[in-house]
Amino acid sequence: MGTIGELGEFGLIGRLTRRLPQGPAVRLGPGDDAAVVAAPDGRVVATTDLLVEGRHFRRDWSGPYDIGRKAAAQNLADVVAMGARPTALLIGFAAPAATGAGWAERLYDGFADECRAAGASVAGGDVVSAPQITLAITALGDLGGAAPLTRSGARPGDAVAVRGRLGFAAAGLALLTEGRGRPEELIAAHRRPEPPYAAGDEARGHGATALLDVSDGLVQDLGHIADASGVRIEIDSAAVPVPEILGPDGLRHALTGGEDHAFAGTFPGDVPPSWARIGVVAEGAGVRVDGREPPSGAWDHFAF
Ligand SMILES: Nc1ncnc2c1ncn2[C@@H]1O[C@H](COP(=O)(O)OP(=O)(O)O)[C@@H](O)[C@H]1O
Ligand SMILES: Cc1ncc(C[n+]2csc(CCOP(=O)(O)OP(=O)(O)O)c2C)c(N)n1
Ligand SMILES: [Mg+2]
Ligand SMILES: [Mg+2]
Ligand SMILES: [Mg+2]
Repeated sequence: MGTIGELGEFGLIGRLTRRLPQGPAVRLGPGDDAAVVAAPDGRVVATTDLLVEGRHFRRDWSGPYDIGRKAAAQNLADVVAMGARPTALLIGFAAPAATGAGWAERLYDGFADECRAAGASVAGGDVVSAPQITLAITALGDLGGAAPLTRSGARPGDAVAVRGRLGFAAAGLALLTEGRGRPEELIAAHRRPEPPYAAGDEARGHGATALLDVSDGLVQDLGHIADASGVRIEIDSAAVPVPEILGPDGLRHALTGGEDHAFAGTFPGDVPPSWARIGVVAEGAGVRVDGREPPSGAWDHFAF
């Protein structure tokens, strides 16, 4: 099948875009100077995340299909975390010319399938050659006329709840770092997060006052809600879901591990079914776990 260098820029674009799903919001997709994406609400939710080989993924740990799914999921989850429905992705793809064309096609199959899971499609992108694989992805979303769910609306007395897996990707990364390949479920969670995309609608349906996706670590990310809302968040560690499979460091992984793209929100009344209530919002500042300073260790790009 050859390399992407042999295909050339426009050959590669043709090969890749052929694999992408059609989506209702993308009125004009790849092929012109820019795409046209419907924004019925008049406001567009927009977010961007970069993924860099060696930092976010390793090609000896993850295949192209999972890398594509993960890169799309990381961006689509941010749209859902605003209480919006994902509509379109724009994909910047930088790779060495010697990259296999089949590798790039599998990457795009991953983008395509994750977009299908979230109801979005790919509106366009860019390709360049570079020494290292880098994915620069922008996701757009539609609020459907509703107000965005921000980080700043939590109020004392609200319940704090999470939806989705915590600590799985971090436990999988720890295993890979130690050169271990089991449990397979944890390795798979590192390779491919499964954000529960329905969480945005569920949170909105229960009057969420704040919402975000957990990318860097539960405690650190809840800290963003605490800061933006001017409140303290108190977590009860016994209420944090820590399945047996996470092993002896399960609670630490659940509190500090990111990349599962679970959703964490605050609710003035009941929390939605299938969310776990893990704490309360109080007056004050910062995050406390069982009344104490929480463990450190969340992801910071310039600390690792
Ligand atoms: N280079 C940058 N220029 C402008 N804004 C940025 C930049 N990097 C991050 N931000 C903004 O800072 C906020 C926090 O970023 P980040 O922690 O990456 O959020 P998330 O974890 O949801 O992806 C976001 O609103 C993001 O748009
Ligand atoms: C090879 C490798 N090393 C380390 C990690 C761990 N890691 C990389 S980025 C990250 C945090 C999430 O990524 P980020 O770029 O901060 O996304 P955002 O918070 O902007 O959504 C973590 C835990 C990884 N996924 N792969
Ligand atoms: Mg980001
Ligand atoms: Mg986020
Ligand atoms: Mg981050």
